[in-house]
Amino acid sequence: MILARNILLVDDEAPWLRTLSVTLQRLVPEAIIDTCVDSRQVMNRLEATDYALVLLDLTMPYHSGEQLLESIRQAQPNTRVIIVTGVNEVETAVRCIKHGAYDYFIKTDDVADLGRSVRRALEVVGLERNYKRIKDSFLSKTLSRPDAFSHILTCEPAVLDQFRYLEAIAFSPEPILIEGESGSGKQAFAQSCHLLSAPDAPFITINLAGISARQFDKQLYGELSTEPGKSVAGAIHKAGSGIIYLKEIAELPRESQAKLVELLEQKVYFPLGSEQSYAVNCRFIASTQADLLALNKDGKLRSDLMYRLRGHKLSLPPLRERRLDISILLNHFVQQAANELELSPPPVPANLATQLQDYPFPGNINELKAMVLDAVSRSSSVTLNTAPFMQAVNDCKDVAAPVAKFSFGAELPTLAEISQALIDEAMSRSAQNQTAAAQMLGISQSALSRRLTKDK
Ligand SMILES: Nc1ncnc2c1ncn2[C@@H]1O[C@H](COP(=O)(O)OP(=O)(O)OP(=O)(O)O)[C@@H](O)[C@H]1O
Repeated sequence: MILARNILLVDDEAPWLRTLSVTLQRLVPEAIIDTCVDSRQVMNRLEATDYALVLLDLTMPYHSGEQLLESIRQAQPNTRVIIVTGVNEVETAVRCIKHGAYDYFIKTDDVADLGRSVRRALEVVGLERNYKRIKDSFLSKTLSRPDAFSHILTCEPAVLDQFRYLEAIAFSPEPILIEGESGSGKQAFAQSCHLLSAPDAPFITINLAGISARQFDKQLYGELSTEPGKSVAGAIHKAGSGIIYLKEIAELPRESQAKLVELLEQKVYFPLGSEQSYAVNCRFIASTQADLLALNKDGKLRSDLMYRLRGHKLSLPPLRERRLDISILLNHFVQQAANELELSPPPVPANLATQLQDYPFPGNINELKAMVLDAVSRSSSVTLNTAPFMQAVNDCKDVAAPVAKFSFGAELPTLAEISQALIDEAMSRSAQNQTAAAQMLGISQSALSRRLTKDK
């Protein structure tokens, strides 16, 4: 939940201001509350501090609440105003709402209702501010913090766009989802977000591949035990105001999904074995290789979790769609591998990147990195050993080549049955297009047509 915090309470009765301030602080503990007893100072106070919300009395000396409402809406249109007054008149209330008041309360109204309205107004202002920051940042063509991306090498426009988007949303309290094939750089982007938003706080990874609901709950929420030394601190506690990276979110057991949604919404959690709630201060980044929409359709992923996670979504293209990057990544990983192996970096053959242009890199950047490490470890200092690359390219060609093998059971089908099955398959694959089906079967369209008519 996004909450702007600063509230100004305006009323000429100092004791009432004190009471209201204490009550509101109890109802909305995150709020930062200031008070003002002199209506003449309100506009100056608003200029000096960025208030999200003003609670305004109507009957005051010097400037009436209605006059102030108009001035505030003109000068600070992003600040919301709630009227809290002793005047119980429907016409006044209607007039105030018409002139832009967010809500209207009588001092004798239930204070819990006022608390709820204040919270809603703060959320609205918070969402507006968040949206504006994201828009401004995304529209600007330059990065303000390029250093946060220095470990991600790329010259592909699609990836550079993701840098700007991540920079724009890095401070949003909503979770971030990073989609991409294995080894496409999801964790590297999560680390950039950490560098941008909370570099001094921890970054904790929880890998959800094959995890049970109980293991997940224990790792995330921790467990309180009455036995000494048996309590376990959870990742939320350890992360503080840092980041928790939920790797492979699609594998989260269904039993744990509803609880995670509640945590993301309420921003509180209960450690296992505890009735007491604790505040969540960290941010969540989730990654997935799987198609969440398809999992949702199959009933494996709750809709509320999916929509909650997809609020901010980055999609990383696979390496086969980032051909421009192959050459820089090759050189970078050669240098990195040589450092690791304490060798001097062997020169990369000029045509190697071109030879890899059609290779699909199913393991993406991880695969390229591993190939380079293998190649460097087999190289002399004169040139890079290209055998691991060529091996992968050739293996891929072998797999792609058609395999002309059929397997039959103990009893062979007749020639007529086989040819009928082939024709049916070709017609089905070509969506009943005779020309395309004939091409697949290696016969003329008229020959196919004759066979089809004969069958009727
Ligand atoms: N653009 C890049 N430039 C340099 N190194 C990169 C780049 N992208 C990723 N890497 C490196 O490639 C490796 C794989 O990246 P990463 O672990 O972020 O991928 P991933 O998508 O999270 O993988 P997986 O889904 O398998 O966990 C890491 O060592 C990472 O540092």
